[in-house]
Amino acid sequence: MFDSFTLVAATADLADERAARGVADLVEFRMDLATDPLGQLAAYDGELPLLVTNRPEWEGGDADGGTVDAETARLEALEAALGNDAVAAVDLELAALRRDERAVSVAEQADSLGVEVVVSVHDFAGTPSERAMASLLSAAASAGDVGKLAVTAHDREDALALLSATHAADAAGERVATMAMGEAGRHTRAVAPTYGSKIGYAPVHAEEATAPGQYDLETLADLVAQLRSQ
Ligand SMILES: O=C1C[C@@](O)(C(=O)O)C[C@@H](O)[C@@H]1O
Repeated sequence: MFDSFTLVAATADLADERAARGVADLVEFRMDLATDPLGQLAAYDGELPLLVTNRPEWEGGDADGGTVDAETARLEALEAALGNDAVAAVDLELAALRRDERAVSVAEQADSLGVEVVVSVHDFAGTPSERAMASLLSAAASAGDVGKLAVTAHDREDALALLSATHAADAAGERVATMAMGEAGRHTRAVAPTYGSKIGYAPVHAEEATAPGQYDLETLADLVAQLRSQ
């Protein structure tokens, strides 16, 4: 997984798997946005493998990670999810891995279970310099199986810088996934795979986007396929 482009249907409702089947390669289960996430996981009998994400508020998600206890509970929920056979990948924030031994332990457990680790970085305010993105991508890629960087583009220069950083990381042999959030970055979701990005995220239904600027699943599948076959 993630050696070639992987199309991910992002959702807080595992019932969406049926609609994603045949289009997506993987379902991202946003546990932080879900009702009864561990219950949904236990009842899951879909065909697509799962990527589990429990994004904290401090990185743009909904899970409480504001106190030591809350952050422990957030990581414990991810750890519990790893025991489910359908779980093929787990998302951990680079910032959590850098400062929290418990996050490192979740990554180690994932590794021992053959579960891939996506290490992610988000910038909801803007797009860092290309140099800063290069260093974030390489830190994230070396901390797990794929390094993911989602930035916010305000103009074309931001989008171009992200694509350029993606190309450079891919050319250096790093496994990365990139996307620019927001209207100015929207096209990067379709184009970044051509420059080496290994994951694209899309909601099954456009109105249930998990990040600004996402295309719906069918549209992203179509755009990526068209561009990559050129
Ligand atoms: O981190 C990411 C990327 C993302 O934020 C996006 O911009 O598509 C969507 C999230 O669901 C996922 O966890």
